[in-house]
Amino acid sequence: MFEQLGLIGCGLMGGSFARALKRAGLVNRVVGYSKSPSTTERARQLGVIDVEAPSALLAVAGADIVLVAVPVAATEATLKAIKHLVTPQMLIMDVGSTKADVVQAARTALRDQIGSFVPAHPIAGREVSGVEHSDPDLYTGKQVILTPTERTLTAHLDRAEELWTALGCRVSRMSPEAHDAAFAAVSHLPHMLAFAMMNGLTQQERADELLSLAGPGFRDFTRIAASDPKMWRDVLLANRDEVLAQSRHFQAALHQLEHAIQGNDDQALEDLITLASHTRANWRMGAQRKRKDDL
Ligand SMILES: NC(=O)c1ccc[n+]([C@@H]2O[C@H](COP(=O)([O-])OP(=O)(O)OC[C@H]3O[C@@H](n4cnc5c(N)ncnc54)[C@H](O)[C@@H]3O)[C@@H](O)[C@H]2O)c1
Ligand SMILES: O=C(O)C(=O)C[C@]1(C(=O)O)C=C[C@H](O)C=C1
Repeated sequence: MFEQLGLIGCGLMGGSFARALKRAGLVNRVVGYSKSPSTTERARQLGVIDVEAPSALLAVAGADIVLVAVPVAATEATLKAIKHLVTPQMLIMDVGSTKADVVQAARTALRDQIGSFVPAHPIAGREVSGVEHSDPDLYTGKQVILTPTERTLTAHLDRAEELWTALGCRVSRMSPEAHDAAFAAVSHLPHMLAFAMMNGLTQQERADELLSLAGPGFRDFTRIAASDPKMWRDVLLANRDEVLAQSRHFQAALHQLEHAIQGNDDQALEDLITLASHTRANWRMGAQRKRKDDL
């Protein structure tokens, strides 16, 4: 399907994409670039990329598909760096966790070339980063959200959808703004809460003892607190308004629980827990939304 992938950012997400594409026989050659030469070298040693490029621009030379898999705040500089070799035939995608800022970065950096750019967000990932953790199965069975710009060419959008579908993903389309509002609720806030949970504990005198006693519930609740600090700094700042709005919803829900506990209101407390328990027990990751006619 593609001759050459230019991979910029040979980490968890980029490395997993390259491995998935190769395994599916969808690309012949992968040319990679990461900011740190030792990372690019490691990616080649691991067979994730075939050729090391000395710059983002040279990673793109001769590519018919490009994946930008860098922290979201580095998107604009990366796209500016490759602009001169972007051709109308080239499909360019990203995997950033926020979309309004990425789309704005693409408008600024790519200008007339923006038709080639299909903003993408795979709803897949892990709390560990780096090419060593890349996994060709990372995307299998997951959702991918495409947030095309007003000038994204339909042919590229369709090719992007075909490609992710061929990797076993379920693809849907949203506006960048609707995407950021939704993922503030179901991804960005949960990470923020996991960080706060860990810090609330760590900042207590008996933190070591408490941590030594913690079991599976604590492990499951806090897994994502181990995620990459720079990546999440960028995400929370890029989507600050929506994240702060979701934080206020959370605080209101926390206050409801505190209020019921403080007032020893067993019925109110049970009702609040029942609501959460019922919703969570019936939730399935990636399940199709019920249409109004199905209700
Ligand atoms: N980790 C997740 O769970 C997850 C899930 C979905 C989307 N994302 C998004 O994927 C992107 C990459 O995240 P990751 O988890 O693969 O991180 P990672 O740290 O594993 O990989 C990022 C790579 O980009 C390189 N890099 C950083 N700045 C660069 C620059 N200016 N130019 C070239 N290379 C640069 C780093 O050296 C590293 O190799 C982020 O935008 C993130 O928001 C992450
Ligand atoms: O599984 C994890 O560790 C993740 O955090 C994955 C996760 C998520 O919040 O669901 C993280 C960031 C995203 O952009 C997409 C997926």
